[in-house]
Amino acid sequence: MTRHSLAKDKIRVLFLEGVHQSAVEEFRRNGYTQIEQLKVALDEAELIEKIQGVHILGIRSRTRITDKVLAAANRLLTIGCFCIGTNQVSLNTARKAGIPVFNAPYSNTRSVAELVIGEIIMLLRRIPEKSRACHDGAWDKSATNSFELRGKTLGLVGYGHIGTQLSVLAEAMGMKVRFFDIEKKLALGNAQPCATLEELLGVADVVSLHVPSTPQTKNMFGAEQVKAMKPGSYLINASRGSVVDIDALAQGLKSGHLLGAAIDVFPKEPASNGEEFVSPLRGLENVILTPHIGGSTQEAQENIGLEVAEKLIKYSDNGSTVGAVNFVEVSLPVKAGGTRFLHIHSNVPGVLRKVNEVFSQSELNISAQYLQTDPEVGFVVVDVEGAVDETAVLQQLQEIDGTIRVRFLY
Ligand SMILES: NC(=O)c1ccc[n+]([C@@H]2O[C@H](COP(=O)([O-])OP(=O)(O)OC[C@H]3O[C@@H](n4cnc5c(N)ncnc54)[C@H](O)[C@@H]3O)[C@@H](O)[C@H]2O)c1
Ligand SMILES: O=C(O)[C@H](O)COP(=O)(O)O
Repeated sequence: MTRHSLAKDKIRVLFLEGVHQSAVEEFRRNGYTQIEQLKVALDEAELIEKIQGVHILGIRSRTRITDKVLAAANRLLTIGCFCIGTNQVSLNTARKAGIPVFNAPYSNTRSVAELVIGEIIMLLRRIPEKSRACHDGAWDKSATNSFELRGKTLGLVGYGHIGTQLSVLAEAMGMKVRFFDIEKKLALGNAQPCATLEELLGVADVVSLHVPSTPQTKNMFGAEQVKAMKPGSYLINASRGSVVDIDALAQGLKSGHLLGAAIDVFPKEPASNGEEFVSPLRGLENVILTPHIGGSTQEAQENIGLEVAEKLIKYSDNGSTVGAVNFVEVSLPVKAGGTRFLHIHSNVPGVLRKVNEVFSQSELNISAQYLQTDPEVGFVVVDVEGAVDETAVLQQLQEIDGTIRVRFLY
């Protein structure tokens, strides 16, 4: 069995926001014992305190990993986002601090797509208000403003993992599909691209948003876009709360221009269950409001737990950064025997030469070397053979100008 420099029972793992048990089990299976689980997200001040001494941090979409949190993280090796979105992490700062961030880009996409299909049917049949009326003892049988989805046009904004799955499901149910994406995308089935968002808004009966949170998508859907939607159409947002100007949407619904909406994500979401949810959409007719549960199914959470845990463990045990969203990707074989060092440095000329000098001056034979760089950060993994004075090598590597962090792995 490989002897790791830092014994696994010394590596502290902290999971926030109810990360699924599958992640905990995967860590335990791999020999990690110091695992703390919290159900809640922590705010910046709480996290600054809690992160001291933590080596591996697991979060979901609610915990903000700010520059201040990263500055306080005195032992942090890596972060796992047990979700798709990574906009909650200050990725650039983490990268420059030599902290790879991993996520699960696929595991909950089907859950979101299924929810949206269900919502389209519910909205087109005005089920939210009919159900509410029945619960209140009213009997309001009417076909007014109730429609089949067959033959209607679904407009997808963002044709990535979720958008494309929706495309296939919606077509199977008889919808026409149009999409708008800033990247050129392969159209599945009979789906047709739109050249602009405006074009899409002019033809879609239901618009569903599936873009990431970026500076470009911030408030990309405001009063102008609501107005450009077809009269009597519907808006669905299960992407990020920053994408839609919620006041403009409320106005569009109150005026009757839109016949309904299903919103899962909000500009301001309660930090924990139990905190009041405040939104101008509350109480509006034919509006489905859900508490950011697009990806919250048992299947998705279990798969995400496993997927992200595997990536974190691979990095911690082996140095592999495959799947990192903010870091150069290095895929590494697990070596039986030998010694492995990781050196993360500023990408300036001469660092690699100095790294190699450390090994040659110590008369150590380098059996393999893996290097990847981005314009600012370089990551080199060095496998050496023979008897090694790890402490001396580590110290010399640390002294090289431009070194961000060094690890002796095993
Ligand atoms: N509600 C939830 O619980 C939940 C669950 C999973 C994902 N999400 C959100 O959904 C988003 C989409 O997920 P995905 O897996 O489909 O991501 P993805 O990266 O596979 O696809 C996003 C697509 O949006 C496109 N895009 C980016 N900026 C755009 C713009 N300005 N205009 C048009 N298109 C643009 C990209 O080119 C890409 O094709 C995630 O980033 C995440 O924030 C929410
Ligand atoms: O980014 C995501 O995958 C979704 O927003 C889901 O996030 P959650 O795990 O916090 O529900």
